Amino acid sequence: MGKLTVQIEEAGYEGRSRVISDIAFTVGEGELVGLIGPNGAGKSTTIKAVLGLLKDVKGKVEFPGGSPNYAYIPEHPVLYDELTLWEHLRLAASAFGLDDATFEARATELLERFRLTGAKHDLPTGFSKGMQQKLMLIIGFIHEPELYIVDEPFIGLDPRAIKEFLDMLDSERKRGAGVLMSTHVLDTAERICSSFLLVNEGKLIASGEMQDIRAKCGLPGASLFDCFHALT
Ligand SMILES: Nc1ncnc2c1ncn2[C@@H]1O[C@H](COP(=O)(O)OP(=O)(O)OP(=O)(O)O)[C@@H](O)[C@H]1O
Repeated sequence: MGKLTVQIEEAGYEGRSRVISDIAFTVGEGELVGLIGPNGAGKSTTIKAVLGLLKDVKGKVEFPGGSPNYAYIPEHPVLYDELTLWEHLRLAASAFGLDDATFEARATELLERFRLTGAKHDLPTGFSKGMQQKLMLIIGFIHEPELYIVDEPFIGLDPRAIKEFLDMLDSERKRGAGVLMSTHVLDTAERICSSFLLVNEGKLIASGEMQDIRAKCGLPGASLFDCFHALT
């Protein structure tokens, strides 16, 4: 499927163009790369730069296979007031060019998996935070992209939904999809990520596998949580 290659020299917002700088990494087939760092470190800004949502990014972003076939699962649910849950899924499927039979089969299976079948014809604007987040996950998973970009997925999800999400990520990685995921849930990140990007004050302060992060902070055998505190 190929690899996401990111080399950001500098990116930011109007009037503050250098919120992040010198952030370079790749996300290869089947990899789960954890984007870790304190509040305000620049994780969401990095994700926005990768997605092309920021003006004046200096650097380059190359998507797997040369074309942006990805799913972005945002931190805050993005919903249409007048569309039902099923209509949200149908809209997403048509934007991704899924045929009807594939859409119906995948949507039905994902609704079952995330226990939203009973809410299929309801308006998601009236859902709980966790239900809205599950809808974002389903939209992300429906078209089986080459790459997932996930911004803090765990907040609001119940333990059963977290397990379903992690199982889905696992099978998507086995299919060959890469994942870039920002999160503050460090014990889960340590358990599931193949490598890490530790960002602080807009810069990459450590990266690599757990052993590389431990070497960087000079704490052999330390947890990601301990390394985070030692480095930030
Ligand atoms: N739209 C914006 N305009 C101007 N500055 C912004 C904007 N969004 C974020 N920033 C600033 O960019 C910096 C990095 O913010 P960012 O949202 O990338 O952090 P984060 O690592 O995702 O934090 P958190 O863990 O709290 O979500 C912060 O100083 C923030 O104030």
